[in-house]
Amino acid sequence: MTAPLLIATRESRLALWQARHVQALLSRRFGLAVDLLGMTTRGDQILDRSLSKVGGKGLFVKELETALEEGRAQLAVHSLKDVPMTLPAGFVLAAVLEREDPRDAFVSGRYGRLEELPPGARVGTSSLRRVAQLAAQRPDLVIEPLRGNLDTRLRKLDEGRFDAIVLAAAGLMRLELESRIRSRFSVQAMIPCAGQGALGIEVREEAAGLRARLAELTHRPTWLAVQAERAVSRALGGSCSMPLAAFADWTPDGALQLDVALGHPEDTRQPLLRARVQGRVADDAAAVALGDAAARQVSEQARPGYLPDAG
Ligand SMILES: NCc1[nH]cc(CCC(=O)O)c1CC(=O)O
Repeated sequence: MTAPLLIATRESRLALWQARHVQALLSRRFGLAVDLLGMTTRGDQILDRSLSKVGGKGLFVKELETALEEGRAQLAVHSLKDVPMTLPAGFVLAAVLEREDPRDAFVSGRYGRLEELPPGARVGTSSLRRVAQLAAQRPDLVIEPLRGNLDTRLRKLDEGRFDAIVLAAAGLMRLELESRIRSRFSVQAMIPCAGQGALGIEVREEAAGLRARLAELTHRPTWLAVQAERAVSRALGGSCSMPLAAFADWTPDGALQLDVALGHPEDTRQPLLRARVQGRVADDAAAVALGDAAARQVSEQARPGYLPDAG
């Protein structure tokens, strides 16, 4: 009898849903016995400060990697957008599942969409990327930070602290909270962040057998799209302290189109810098080249202050 595989997972409802989703997939596809190893990460414990100020999204991933390193678990399942652009040595992204809805959702009690909000309305959101794009469309809004897991964020809305909040549609759908979505932003009006809506499975590089199996779960069109998106973040020195949006999708004739927007990290009155590139992409190298091309277009427009290094 072989010991069951273990998935290291955070214990938020969303993380557990995602881990169970992969657990069921591995059992269905390969007949594998898989258990979950629940863990609390430093990122989960920090609720009072903006994540970008205390070390970024990597906080959610690091403890899971330690569990893999110590052999307490073999897989880690992540919302791909929370996975740092470069994994530490010894770890690989072994699979990316087919992307679900990549859009951002508008959630509100009274209002159906952004355009319906009265002047000066209070909007809660957790990411600089959303702040930059909301402010570009509606400079009158009072946009305030909103953190915590999805249930916490909805509660803060329900308590009346905001007129509306903006969050990822995929997370709400996974937790059967889709009924809370009043409308979805188009991916042009609110460009998603790299990897939004996709799940990634991380393993140790040396786990060759497991990697081969997981590779079969990869959805190739999603994989290539997120490689392009992640290349943009990597090229621009991306971290979650940057208001950076990058979204790639396939056109009807089979090209990959990549849209990027970069806001000023401190001053939302500064213009959003945009790039759109398109190309035929058949492998990782071409996806990364597309991402690099978009990043170059953006950095050429960037006056001092937009990017980490002077530029
Ligand atoms: N940053 C937290 C996070 N990580 C993944 C999701 C949602 C699911 C996804 O985008 O894949 C969310 C919630 C949100 O941003 O509103």
